[in-house]
Amino acid sequence: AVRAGSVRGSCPSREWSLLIREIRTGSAMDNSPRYMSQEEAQAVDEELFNEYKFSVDQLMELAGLSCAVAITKAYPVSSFTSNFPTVLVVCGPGNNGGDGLVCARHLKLFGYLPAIHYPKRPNKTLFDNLTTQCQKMDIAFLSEFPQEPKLIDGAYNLVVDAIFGFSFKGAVREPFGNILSLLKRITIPIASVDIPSGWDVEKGNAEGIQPDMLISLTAPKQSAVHFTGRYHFLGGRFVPLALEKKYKLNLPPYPGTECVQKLS
Ligand SMILES: NC(=O)C1=CN([C@@H]2O[C@H](COP(=O)(O)OP(=O)(O)OC[C@H]3O[C@@H](n4cnc5c(N)ncnc54)[C@H](OP(=O)(O)O)[C@@H]3O)[C@@H](O)[C@H]2O)[C@@H](O)CC1
Ligand SMILES: [K+]
Repeated sequence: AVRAGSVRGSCPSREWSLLIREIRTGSAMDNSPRYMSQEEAQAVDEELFNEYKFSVDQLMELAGLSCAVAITKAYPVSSFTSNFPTVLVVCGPGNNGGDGLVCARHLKLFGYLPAIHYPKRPNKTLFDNLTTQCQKMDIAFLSEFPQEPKLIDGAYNLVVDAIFGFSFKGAVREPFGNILSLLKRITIPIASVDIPSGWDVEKGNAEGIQPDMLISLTAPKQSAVHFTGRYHFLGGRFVPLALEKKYKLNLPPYPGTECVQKLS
């Protein structure tokens, strides 16, 4: 954000008050996106589907691809020390989990060796189809979650956290409590899809997992201010300009034809 004091000297008074208003409304002229509340994230979600008539499949495909591209930029296969570029993708019971299935499929096409743990599945055609697509590409599904952190560290180079997104609420229900407590004890990096799972969407969670990467989809949520990892990417390049303006998302322009951009 532009520090108020920094422009006083060079700014005629009218523009000065405009700038203050812009900073207050979060539509500051600088290039950092505004961080959304949980309510706004759900409202944008609704509007994309109900007003703009996007289908869940369409946005999930773009979101999952964004995640796979961001991961490939931050953790190229060549950066892995082990012989096999294995990645463990943990999928939750909602659309965040769906993003994880799409991400796993694209990572496979990008030359990684993903394995998926998908303990709770919605009884919906979309998720059955996403699962079949992965199975048909020889992506392994782990029926049990490894109960030893060092087993995860030894078998994988990266964990993709696609457990919960912006609809997470309240105390974590099993089997995700067990999974998140194990993820807190591994040493390999975690890349979180949209929200670090187990974090309050707005307040974060100092006791929760601390991912090395966060891919914020559509726009960052308020909990992202508590993210301290090395890579914060923005993905989900599908927001119509009118919607961006309505919610004052102030999204930085994506470079060229990129589907992601690094925020920090
Ligand atoms: N909108 C967009 O632009 C796009 C959105 N996209 C993606 O969708 C995500 C939002 O998806 P979402 O709404 O399905 O919710 P999500 O966060 O996956 O979790 C809901 C599930 O978790 C469960 N659950 C909740 N709390 C729990 C707890 N404490 N303990 C245990 N379980 C708990 C809850 O169960 P329930 O409470 O219903 O029993 C429900 O099954 C968003 O973050 C982004 O990744 C992209 O695909 C495309 C573009
Ligand atoms: K997540």
